[in-house]
Amino acid sequence: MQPAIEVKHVSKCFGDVCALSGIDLEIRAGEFFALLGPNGAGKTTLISIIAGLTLADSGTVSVMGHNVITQYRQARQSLGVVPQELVFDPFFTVREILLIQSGYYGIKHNGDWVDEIIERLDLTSKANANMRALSGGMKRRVLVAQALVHKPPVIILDEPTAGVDVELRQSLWDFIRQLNQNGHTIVLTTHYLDEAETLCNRVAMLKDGKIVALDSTQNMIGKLPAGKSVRLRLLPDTLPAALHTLQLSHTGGMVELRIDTYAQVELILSALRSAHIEILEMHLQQPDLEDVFVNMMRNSGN
Ligand SMILES: Nc1ncnc2c1ncn2[C@@H]1O[C@H](COP(=O)(O)OP(=O)(O)OP(=O)(O)O)[C@@H](O)[C@H]1O
Repeated sequence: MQPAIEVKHVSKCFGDVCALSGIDLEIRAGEFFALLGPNGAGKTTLISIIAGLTLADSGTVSVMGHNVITQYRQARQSLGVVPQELVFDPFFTVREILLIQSGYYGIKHNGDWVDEIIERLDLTSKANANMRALSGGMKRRVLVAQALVHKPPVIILDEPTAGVDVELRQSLWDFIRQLNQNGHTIVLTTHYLDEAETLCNRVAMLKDGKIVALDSTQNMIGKLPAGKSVRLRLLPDTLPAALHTLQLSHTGGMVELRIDTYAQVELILSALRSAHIEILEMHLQQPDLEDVFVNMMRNSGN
């Protein structure tokens, strides 16, 4: 199947700063894909090149098979980008902005779809409000709406939930998830790694303009050397001999035991019961995408 986005050997430098160095990336149609990396890793530069707004020094990019330079119009029709920066013309209302945006894509009579997006993004009460009267979170919803006016098959969201309250974040993700289920390819950059872990089926991690990890979310977490563990505060603060081989650490009154399967927790509880040791506190620890991220950023030298 034709990839939604194909990035081949893309490099981009700004003077001495190389924002991207030889990026190769294929995002499949229908994926919910996360592009992660610390500040300055090159995520926004890559998005800007995919959107045809920044020229790469070398390499090629296509969206739904359309080269973003030589077939700019088709590529642009296939893509909706929710940018990180909140930039608007303050003199228009929400609805006007969305109709004007439709006009940029040559779409007339887009009122029904615009009203549907407005409703789905909980903007109905603000549809006729001036952009300058909107809060930051509301403006971000309008940015999402703007990216959707032409029903693009591929949607890129650059930190869409920065500065957004919990309720909107949930409703925004419900909407985006539904778009993905309806066949839209979604690419997301975020610093909220729990969001990426919950939503995305594949992840690329960028560091200093290079891809340092690319895999399914589950594989990435599964490959981590540190596995599951259970942390316990015990009374008395001592461990039965049978559990010594599992001990990873014992500091500040907390003992940490390595477990390979959750069934082992039952054995640990039973050993503690037999030794008349009371459990005051218990936490199950399992690696997550944040552990992968920290591990990759620490260990992938350039
Ligand atoms: N127009 C520009 N002129 C000069 N340097 C730039 C320009 N755009 C980006 N850079 C530099 O390129 C590097 C990558 O920046 P980019 O904005 O792509 O990172 P990012 O991963 O999106 O970061 P963040 O998470 O902070 O948004 C940084 O060192 C940045 O300073």
